[in-house]
Amino acid sequence: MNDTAELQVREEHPCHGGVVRFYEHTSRVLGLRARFGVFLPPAAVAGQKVPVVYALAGLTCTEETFLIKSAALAEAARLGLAIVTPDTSPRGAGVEGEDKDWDMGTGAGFYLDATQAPWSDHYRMGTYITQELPALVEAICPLDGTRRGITGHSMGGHGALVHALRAPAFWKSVSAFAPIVHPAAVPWGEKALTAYLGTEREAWQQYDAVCLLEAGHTHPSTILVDQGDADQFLERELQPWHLEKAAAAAGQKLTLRRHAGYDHSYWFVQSFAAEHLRHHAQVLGQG
Ligand SMILES: N[C@@H](CCC(=O)N[C@@H](CSC=O)C(=O)NCC(=O)O)C(=O)O
Repeated sequence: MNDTAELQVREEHPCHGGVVRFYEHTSRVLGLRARFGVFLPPAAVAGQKVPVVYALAGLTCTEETFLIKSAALAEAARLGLAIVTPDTSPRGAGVEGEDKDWDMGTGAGFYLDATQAPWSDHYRMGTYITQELPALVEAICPLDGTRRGITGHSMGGHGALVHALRAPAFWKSVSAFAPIVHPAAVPWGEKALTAYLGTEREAWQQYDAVCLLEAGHTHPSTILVDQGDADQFLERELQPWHLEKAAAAAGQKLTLRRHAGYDHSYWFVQSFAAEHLRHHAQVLGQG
């Protein structure tokens, strides 16, 4: 059920013949007010139902980051693709310490449903991005829910890989920029998953792309991943070789491209964002 109660359009801007909108609503899943962004291409503004790519941002980001910094909207307009951008965590949950570190809590929800108090009351970004947000935004905007893809950067790439592998019929296309592929094995993930999910590491596997592949989860389309080799988080937090190995063992089609000299920033993301949208458009049968 989508709930348009208390839905507010905070901003609206014409953009590349389409429109960018930032919304705020009362999320039943998060139990808080939540914000998200939408880019509608010209065809959608004209009333045509269009395919949609959900773009998940990384640590410290908001619903604005990808839309503003990916420089992808001209290509989205050309392809006739809508883009939806959730926030990266609940805000104002009142959890002690949630604003202390940038890699856990506010801006660091890891797109999962926390099971451990005090996080479990509001840190439910997994259900939010897979159920509540699609039901709402695909009811209020001309979006074709049968042609839905997911992408993301860093922690957002983790979210895109995990949720596409968990629900390949829901997310028809998937890509990622410098994703955290094996959070169960790297410091960022160990810190957040311990807090959100507890110390029983079996509970972490449902939110770890490498573990999901090792457990036999695959996606019918090719997963596109881009990674800079000058990425400051590459060795410690990202470790794409684990994804390469697990995908090969699982028979998962993966295009993993490494780029000399590129770092972790949105200057890297925007360098390859148009190609990612073309990848989604091809899989979704658009453009
Ligand atoms: N504040 C941190 C840097 C945090 C950072 O680099 N965040 C990345 C995502 S990291 C994994 O999800 C990001 O997307 N930042 C937003 C941006 O506009 O670049 C520090 O001080 O190192």
